[in-house]
Amino acid sequence: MSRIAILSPIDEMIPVAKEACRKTGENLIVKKVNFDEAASTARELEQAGIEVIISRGMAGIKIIESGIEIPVVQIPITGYDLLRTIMEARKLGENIGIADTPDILQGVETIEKTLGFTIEKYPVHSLSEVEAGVNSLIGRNIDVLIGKSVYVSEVRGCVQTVILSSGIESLIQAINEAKTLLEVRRAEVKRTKQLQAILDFIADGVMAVDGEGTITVCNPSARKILNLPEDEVIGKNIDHLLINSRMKKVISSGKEELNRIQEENGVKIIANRIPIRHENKVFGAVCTFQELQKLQQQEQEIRKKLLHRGHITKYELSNIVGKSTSYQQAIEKVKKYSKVDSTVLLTGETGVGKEVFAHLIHSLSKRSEGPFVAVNCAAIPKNLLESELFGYVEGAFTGARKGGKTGLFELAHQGTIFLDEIGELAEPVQAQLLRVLQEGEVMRLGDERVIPINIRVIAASNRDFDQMVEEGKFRADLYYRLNILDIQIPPLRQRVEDIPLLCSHFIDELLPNIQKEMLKFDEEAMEMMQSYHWPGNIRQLRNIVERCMILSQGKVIDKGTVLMAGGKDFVSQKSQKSADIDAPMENGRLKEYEREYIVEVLKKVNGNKTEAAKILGIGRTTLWRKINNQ
Ligand SMILES: Nc1ncnc2c1ncn2[C@@H]1O[C@H](COP(=O)(O)OP(=O)(O)OP(=O)(O)O)[C@@H](O)[C@H]1O
Repeated sequence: MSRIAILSPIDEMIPVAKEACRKTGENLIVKKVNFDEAASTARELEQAGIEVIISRGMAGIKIIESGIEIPVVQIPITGYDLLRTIMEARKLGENIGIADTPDILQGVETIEKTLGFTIEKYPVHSLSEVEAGVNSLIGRNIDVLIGKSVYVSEVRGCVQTVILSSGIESLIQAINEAKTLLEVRRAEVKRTKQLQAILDFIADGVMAVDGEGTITVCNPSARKILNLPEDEVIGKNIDHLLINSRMKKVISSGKEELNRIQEENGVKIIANRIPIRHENKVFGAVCTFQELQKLQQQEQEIRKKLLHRGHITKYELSNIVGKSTSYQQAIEKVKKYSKVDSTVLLTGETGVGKEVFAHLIHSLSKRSEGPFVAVNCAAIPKNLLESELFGYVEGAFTGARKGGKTGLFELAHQGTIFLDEIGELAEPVQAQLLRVLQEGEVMRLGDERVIPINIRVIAASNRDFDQMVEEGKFRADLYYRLNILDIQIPPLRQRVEDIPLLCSHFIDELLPNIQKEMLKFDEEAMEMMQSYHWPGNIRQLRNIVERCMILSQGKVIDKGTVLMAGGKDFVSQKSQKSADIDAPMENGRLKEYEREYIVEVLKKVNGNKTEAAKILGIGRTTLWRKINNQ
């Protein structure tokens, strides 16, 4: 069905319109309408799916004024139409008068000059002036009145009349214009639908206002994020709806506002606002925004996926070995402290399991689903630590990565950050850490924005804080802020009863990699293990157990294997302990153990003496001497 309709108030125009359709090859709806029903007929056609209406003169004006939404094309009166009508009138009488709109009268003036006679003219601006115009012309003794059908109907009978109407060319012109409009309209509808689909689909809230702040666009996400009622947004002034919209500010300043964090209707959002310009004039503004909490959750998910390896807990209560009272007391503290969110300070010698405790606190806490970020403050170069912890924005310093970098504090959002070797922090970083703990927000290097974060801090150190504070090397206020809850992990030498348990735990753990049958320490060997002072604590114990497992000949790990595995530290400890008793024999046996150990190590490194000396912790000359029994 055709989407264009021609509505004519003049009977005579119907056949002309039909002929124009035939000539253009269009099968349009052609209808005769009275002036009074022009608007209602047009509306009915609009509802029936007509997309463009072609009409004439006052009927066309009435349709446009009725508020119809589809476009209306007015059939023009061309110069040719005027000439044809004047010639027709001239056949009826000498004195011709015309009452019409000023643009038509201008056309008449041009024709008068060509024809060589004058025509009485009366300009009409609206329907109400028609009667006065016609009367004025009659008063000037005209023989023939030219006018549009509505004017002419006023005087039929008084003077002769000729209706000024459009010819076929004008109709063809109108049909072509209507066809172009139809195409433009369809392209526009398509674009609008596309835009609508985008606005309906995107998760970001989008709102736009005109120059006065009246809301013209508000997508479903915007309504959802800000809890706005569905029907009461469009057409409202934004300031009546939102207290902090800042849209008028953007319109008046003409300046964009990007990444602004604010609260609106009780919801924290991050918003971008830009002015809408046309021909250097600002005529509105558009704002896109996201809910901060959601954004952070999404970031969290991505971070988890990207950084899975480093940011999850590895330990649970079930893999923790230690039955001694002092150790169990520490574990009890872990269980209690994991129930709250306060900062914990873990102290203890190297290798006692401070990181293990931090993992445990996290995995037992309500943050266990969030990330666990472990940072060894001593392992990161001092000049990089600040940017690693707090992140930076693009261009913050020479060499800053494009796009900036997320700091470790941000990465730990909703989870726990474990700051190992906290005693190594430089003073400026200490000050910043204090701010994070007090305010719950970080600021990337080179940035002015603060980023709210929700983290739990667990710090650890094997240094004496009281002394560091006293010497001014560690801020007292930071120390007190960190040390809200404290756990001291006892060194291994103070809980020797845990050593057998730990040994069999590590044997079970390491056996699959070593490909040997079940192994265990014999009594003498275990005694030796328990009498050692373990400066490297559990970490060192695990290493020695592994070495013993590799070096042992049969299913049992004996004293000799322990000595071999322990290397010179064990040997010197043993020799010191046994210096008084049975010295010559013990020294001879020790030398033997030492040689066996050296041979074993050499085998492992395929005879490479430099490598063996490195593993044994002695120089190449000493190694040569020992091999040659000197
Ligand atoms: N109770 C335990 N049961 C089993 N293994 C443990 C236990 N405690 C610690 N370990 C193991 O001991 C090693 C050292 O632990 P961890 O790294 O936690 O010590 P640390 O005190 O943080 O050391 P450092 O001070 O050098 O950073 C790790 O391999 C860990 O798996």
